[in-house]
Amino acid sequence: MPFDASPRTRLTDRPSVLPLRLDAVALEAGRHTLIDSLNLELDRGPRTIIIGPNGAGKSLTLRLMHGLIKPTRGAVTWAGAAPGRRRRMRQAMVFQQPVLLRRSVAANVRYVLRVHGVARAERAARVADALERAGLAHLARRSARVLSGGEQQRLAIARAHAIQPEVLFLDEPTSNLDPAAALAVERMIDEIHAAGTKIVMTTHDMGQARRLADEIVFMHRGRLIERTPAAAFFADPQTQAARDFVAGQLLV
Ligand SMILES: Nc1ncnc2c1ncn2[C@@H]1O[C@H](COP(=O)(O)OP(=O)(O)OP(=O)(O)O)[C@@H](O)[C@H]1O
Repeated sequence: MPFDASPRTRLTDRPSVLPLRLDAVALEAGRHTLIDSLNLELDRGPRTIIIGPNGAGKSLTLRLMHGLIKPTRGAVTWAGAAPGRRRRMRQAMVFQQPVLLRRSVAANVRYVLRVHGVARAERAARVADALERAGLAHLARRSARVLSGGEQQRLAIARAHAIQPEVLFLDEPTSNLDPAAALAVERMIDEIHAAGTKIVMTTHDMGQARRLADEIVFMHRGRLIERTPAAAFFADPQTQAARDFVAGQLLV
């Protein structure tokens, strides 16, 4: 049920972050180049899935996009502007290990709504809606810390969705989950995308990448090797590294 929020609490009134651009972005640590000359522009629409072998730089790329870390060279811009607090409020990020407050399930969602300026009178309905979507309504009063891994991740995603982000980053959100729990998370991601949120996600699960991706960004050794519509990527990758990766032969 869409909320008919008052102008004061319209979460979507903040400045846009799209298109999100990385221009010649590099990240160095000592003599090591972790991310190398990355150019990428993301706009609303397609679900972008970033794949590549361990250590390719997928997580770092998400963190650079979200403004959690700064590049040592190049620039990250959100709708033409440097990353800043107000624009960051239009984004949410979900990690492999859900980061939850030591409070009840409902209080976890209520907290982010408060931080995002949603009026107290609206919060209860929004919390109920978020938990309903996540299939967690019956656990609303339980401590978030005692939930199963799948329930915790659904809560983390429901909490992210509750703030109606323009962009949702997900860093291997199902890697600790069994197949049924992973599918429940995928359904939520689909719903969030259908509601208009841009999805940018990393995964190691090729089945999941095939199910969810509209486009694939393939990374290897800190570089963007190719960016291709998903169907074309899996049918006929453009580069040898991507072909080897899809065939399961490229491990590092
Ligand atoms: N703070 C840091 N200092 C030095 N090296 C780092 C730091 N953070 C990450 N790295 C290195 O940067 C490389 C890329 O890391 P990143 O976590 O982005 O890889 P990834 O593609 O997400 O890998 P995985 O699939 O294993 O999660 C790795 O070799 C990692 O060891």
